[in-house]
This record gives sequence, structure tokens and C-alpha cells, in this order.
Amino acid sequence: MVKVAVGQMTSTSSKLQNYQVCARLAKEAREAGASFLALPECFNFIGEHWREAVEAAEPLTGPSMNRYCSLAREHGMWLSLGGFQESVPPEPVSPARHTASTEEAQESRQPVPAAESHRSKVFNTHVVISENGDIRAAYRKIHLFDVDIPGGPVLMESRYTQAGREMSVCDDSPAGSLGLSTCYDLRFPEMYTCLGMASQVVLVPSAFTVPTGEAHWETLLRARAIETQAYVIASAQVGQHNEKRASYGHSLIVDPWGKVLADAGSEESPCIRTVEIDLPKVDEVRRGMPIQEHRRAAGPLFAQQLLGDFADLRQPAL
Ligand SMILES: O=C(O)CNC(=O)[C@H](CS)NC(=O)CCC(=O)C(=O)O
Repeated sequence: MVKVAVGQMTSTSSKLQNYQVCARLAKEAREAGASFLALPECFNFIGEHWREAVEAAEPLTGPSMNRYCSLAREHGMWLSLGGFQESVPPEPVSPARHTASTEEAQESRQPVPAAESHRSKVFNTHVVISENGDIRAAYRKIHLFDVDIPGGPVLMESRYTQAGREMSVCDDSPAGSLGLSTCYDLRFPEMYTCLGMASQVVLVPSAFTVPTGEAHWETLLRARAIETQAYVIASAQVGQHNEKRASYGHSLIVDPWGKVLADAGSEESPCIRTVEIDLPKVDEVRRGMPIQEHRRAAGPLFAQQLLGDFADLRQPAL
């Protein structure tokens, strides 16, 4: 048995205040005997305007992440930090282009342009830090939330976010092997089918909107737990962040049979919930109903049968 904690908070645009909240939650989690704490998407920053996210971006080696690495080390605790605004490194410039642009710059006496377009976007990165303070996994959110929510706000994540292209698993945490995902990814079950093959615990740090959270959050999380036969740990933002933005809350931990073990509800003061997870239960559920073994090469095969050989299958962004 290993005790894990899920944290719930209301981030603002003050990185320092957000850090103080996270540090308090980490201390509480440690005192409750947890060796792992999951904190939600935007744990470090949530702004009012998308431009602020770009301005807030830092590399994984920057001051914010250094602080969280020290926090993990201080408490000897693993941290899952969903949704860090990571600056997109400039693309390596090919020698030929480099020479040309340098010459051009010298001619016009202008500074060499430094991959400006890449600076204007961030990655939405979910980071896992070990108890030694080492970054053990970094997953850059693949599915971007460009949605005009009925009865809610319009969010255009791709305006300021560059989509990731790779999935990520961290296979040696005290809470078992971890499959990393973030928020809107939750609506793309094929991703979890893959993560489930490689992990015992699936992480879904989020900042779900209120209307979509009410309608879908718990159902989707329980479905992902049932389909993957893995624990699901979903940390969530809650409440009003600023005039424009509010989140649904209900940080959940779900077991591999789909049972909700903890639910932080819509509690607005920062809080944690802790649960003892029983990793052998993952194998037990998988042995009892071996759906991985029963899986057929269903996706491409069925789509072809249904739509014909020349099916215009939309290619995922992977
Ligand atoms: O923009 C940021 O600051 C960080 N990113 C987020 O909060 C993202 C994109 S706006 N939110 C979601 O994916 C909500 C998904 C959701 O609510 C649903 O699927 O229903």
C-alpha cells in the first residue's frame, strides 16, 4: 500500500502565492504520510489574457521549476505538476540559414532574429519530479482546447500553446508506473488505451471549465479508469481565478474498477485528499478481466471495414 495525495487549489497570476499554496499542500500531504502529491494544471500560473501565459513561460531549468524541485527534495516526496507554461526553445538554425541570416543582419545592421515565432508560444507541460528533486518526466500536452463552450467561455489554447507530439510514462515512482496526460486529453480515449498498456496509474491534472466539468468530468475519469484498469489521479483547479476564468474542482482518485475513492468536491480553500492505493489491485483487476489480451487491432481495421479502403481517416497529431 502506498499513500498518495491529490491537491486542489485556485491559482492566480502570482507565482509566489501559488507556490506558497503548493508548499502548504505538500507539507500537509507529507504530514498525512503521502509519498506522492499531484497538483493541477496551471499550479504555477493562471492569467487573465493568453498573452500573460507566454510572458510567464520559463524553461524547465528556470526559477519556478527549481523551486518545485527543492520542495520535492525538502519533503522527500514525488510531485506531479500538471500544466506548467514551459517556454518553447528556439529551433536549431541550420548552418546555411544561419550564415545567410547573419550576413543579412550584418548588412542591415540589425540583430539576428532569434526564432521569434517560437517565443510567442508555450508548451503546456506536465512535469513529474522525484523525491530527490530530479525531473523524471515531462509531457507536453498534445490535445489543445480550442472550444467555444456552450454556456461558458471561449478558450483558444492553440493561440498561445504549441502542441506536444510525444506521450510520456514514468515507470519507477513509489506510486507505480505513471502515465502522464493533461486536462482536455481526457476526451481522447485512444491516448489512454496506449498509456494504460504502460502504466498502473494515470494522471490527469486539470483546469476544467464549470459547465463541461458538471456534464462530463467524473464520467470521463471513471471511464478512463475502467478502460485502462488503472488508478486515475486527477488533480483540479477550483473556483474563480480572475474575472474571466473559473474552474470546476472535484479533484478525484478513482480505482481500477471505476470506484471513486476520493473527491475534493467544490471546496474552494486549497486542500488535499489522500488515499492508500494498492498496486497489486491493478494486476488483480487485469487478471480478472484481461481486456488488454482480448483487444483486437480494432481502430484501423474497423474503420476500414466501416468506411472502405479509401477512408479519409483523420490523422491524429502524433
Ligand atoms: O490555458 C491555460 O492557462 C492552461 N490550459 C488550460 O486550462 C486548458 C486549455 S484552456 N484547459 C482545458 O484543457 C480545459 C478542458 C475542459 O474544460 C474540457 O475538456 O471540458
